[in-house]
Amino acid sequence: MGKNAQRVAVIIPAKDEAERIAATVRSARAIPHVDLVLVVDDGSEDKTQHVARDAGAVVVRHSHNRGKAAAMETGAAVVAMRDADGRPPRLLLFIDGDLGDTAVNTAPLVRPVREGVADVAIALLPKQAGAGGRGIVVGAARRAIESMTGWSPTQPLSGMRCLTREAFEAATPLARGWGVETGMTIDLLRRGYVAVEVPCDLKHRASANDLKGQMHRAAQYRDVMLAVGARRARAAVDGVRSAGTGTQPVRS
Ligand SMILES: O=c1ccn([C@@H]2O[C@H](COP(=O)(O)OP(=O)(O)O[C@H]3O[C@H](CO)[C@@H](O)[C@H](O)[C@H]3O)[C@@H](O)[C@H]2O)c(=O)[nH]1
Ligand SMILES: O=C(O)[C@H](O)COP(=O)(O)O
Repeated sequence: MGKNAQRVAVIIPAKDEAERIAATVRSARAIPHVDLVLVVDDGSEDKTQHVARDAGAVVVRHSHNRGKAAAMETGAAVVAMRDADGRPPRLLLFIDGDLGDTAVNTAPLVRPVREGVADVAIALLPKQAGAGGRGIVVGAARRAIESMTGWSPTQPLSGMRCLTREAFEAATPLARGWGVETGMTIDLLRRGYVAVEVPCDLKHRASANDLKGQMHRAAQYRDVMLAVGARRARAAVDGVRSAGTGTQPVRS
């Protein structure tokens, strides 16, 4: 790899992932151009941090649970501290901690971003065994993104995504919790960044149709709606401001 070749940091937000994090870390280390695998232990109550470290990850930890978006921001900040002077900042590849051996199959997300074809590449997952979703949260997120940006993503909640440092900074502060992907996609597209969806052969622990799964979906729905509401309000304020100054608002 040349001195200036662009490297990739894998960032894994992880809460209680002790069972799967070792396989996920090992698999992520095999992705071409990756020279840093960082696990952000988001206040786990199990041994996630120790297992991840033993598998070869750099590990940082929130002392209490702060949600996935906060773990992503922590991860990106730690990577920035490790980016070397005189080299381009690393691309950021966010993946979930429960991908296990399939984590390496996020590799196709790197190429379009590294080659400048897209600013963010988002994984399209195959149908997951045991998944119990009815498409309610997914549909709400998709419609909100489409109405605010014109783009209709197939899997708007997919958190496996590779992006440039510049795009990541443009998307901060991130929407909280489970609203992070929806908020990020809206913010990036409205600022002119380019997103692509790329099929990746991934397996994760899909939520079933039991009480736990439905509670999880309720939390996802709440966070997605909060993220969208905040962005609609901001767009409305921008519209009023630009009307006052005679400039054109971004259309939503
Ligand atoms: O408080 C938390 C909860 C979860 N996680 C981690 O976040 C990732 C995703 O969580 P998971 O429980 O696997 O959620 P899913 O419902 O399976 O997630 C889907 O939907 C989410 C959006 O709602 C996306 O963030 C995910 O990428 C996507 O796989 C995992 O690594 C978790 O360990 C945290 O870091 N902090
Ligand atoms: O299981 C899922 O795909 C997510 O939790 C979203 O739920 P949904 O399918 O009801 O939108």
